[in-house]
Amino acid sequence: MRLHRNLVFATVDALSEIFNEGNYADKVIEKTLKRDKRWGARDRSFIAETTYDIVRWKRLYAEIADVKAPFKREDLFRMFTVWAVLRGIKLPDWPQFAGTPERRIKGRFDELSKIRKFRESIPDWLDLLGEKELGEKTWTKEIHALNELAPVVIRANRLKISPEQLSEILKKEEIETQNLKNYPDALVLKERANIFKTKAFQDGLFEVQDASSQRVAEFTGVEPGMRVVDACAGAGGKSLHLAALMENKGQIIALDIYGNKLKELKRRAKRAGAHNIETRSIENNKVIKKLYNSADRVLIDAPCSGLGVLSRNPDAKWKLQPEFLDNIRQTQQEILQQYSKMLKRGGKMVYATCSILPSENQKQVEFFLNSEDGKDFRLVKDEKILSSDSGYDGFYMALLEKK
Ligand SMILES: C[S@@+](CC[C@H](N)C(=O)[O-])C[C@H]1O[C@@H](n2cnc3c(N)ncnc32)[C@H](O)[C@@H]1O
Repeated sequence: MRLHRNLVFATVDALSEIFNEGNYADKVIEKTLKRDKRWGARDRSFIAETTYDIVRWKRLYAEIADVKAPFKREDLFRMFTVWAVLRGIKLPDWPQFAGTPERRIKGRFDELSKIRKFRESIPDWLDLLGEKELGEKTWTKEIHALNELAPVVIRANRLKISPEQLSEILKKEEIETQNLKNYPDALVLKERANIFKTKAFQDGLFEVQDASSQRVAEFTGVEPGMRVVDACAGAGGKSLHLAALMENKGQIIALDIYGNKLKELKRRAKRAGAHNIETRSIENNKVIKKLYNSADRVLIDAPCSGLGVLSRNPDAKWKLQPEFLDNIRQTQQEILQQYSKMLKRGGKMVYATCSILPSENQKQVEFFLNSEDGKDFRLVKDEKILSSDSGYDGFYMALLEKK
């Protein structure tokens, strides 16, 4: 691989914004890629993948490069140099790379790789927490898996097409996919590509959705004609899947505290041809109260630490704080207590997170079942999906029935 000056500089600029200004990696990359219209697909993927890589390995690379936050421009170049040397990329004779101690970089890498928090590049508190919650063996495996690059998985929109037909259509757009056993609507891309540009995407034939995430809507056991509340619907990844499983029949009420996310949901629903979704912004508790005892199914895709999706969002390792986790656990329990009231007798509720921590998952369900509001519920089944077992995102889902 040959390094191109403008691409490397763009990457370093992006890193500065992410690390020093605290901006979100995905937003910064999106903005950076708009900087030069002449960049082709390869150039763009170099910037995106290299930036994500260095975000993922920030702690390890900073330690090897012997630099500390806030990072000066030369510090970021040193981190970039570590990235390049560890990948065996030949360094050009630019002043930024003069005197690079290649052997020392490799030696430090070998040394630090013996210590998990450096090898997996994670903050101390997170390493301690992961081990405390999952045990040494599972955490070591899991954090390793969560540092792998996530495959691109899409969900065929059965309102418009089957996965087999979709695969054929994408092939014509030079995108090769393959089926995933046990995930009936999923296709995985054989090679990374910008699939948002395809006509198939613009026509609403699929959504990008990880394989584990595709299990959540199915877990609710929805059927056409039901009344379903998607209580933390966000931009609607699961609502759209629910609509497809319900064959557009019945009613989905998509709630969220953020109206702008629901706006995006509406746009996506239109593209997908999902006609049975109504959005309601939770401005006050009346919105929830109005729905008490009315739903056949309630999906709580709860706000969480996002620790199960680190491979897709490595930035979260640095943004997440212990206090946020304490608050989010409290919110999760409040949501369970409050939103469970929207279910009818005999109705079912799914509590799901994209976290791998028992304290956000099974412990929350246990606490709920032992509370006053939970005494009318029974746990039908639950599923803990670890990334190290499944090869996809870490997730948790519990199915509860209102007696
Ligand atoms: C995991 S995300 C949902 C993702 C979405 N279901 C999807 O599949 O695309 C959690 C969502 O919960 C929302 N949220 C946070 N607090 C909430 C609350 N008290 N009530 C309802 N939604 C809430 C967030 O805005 C966020 O969109």
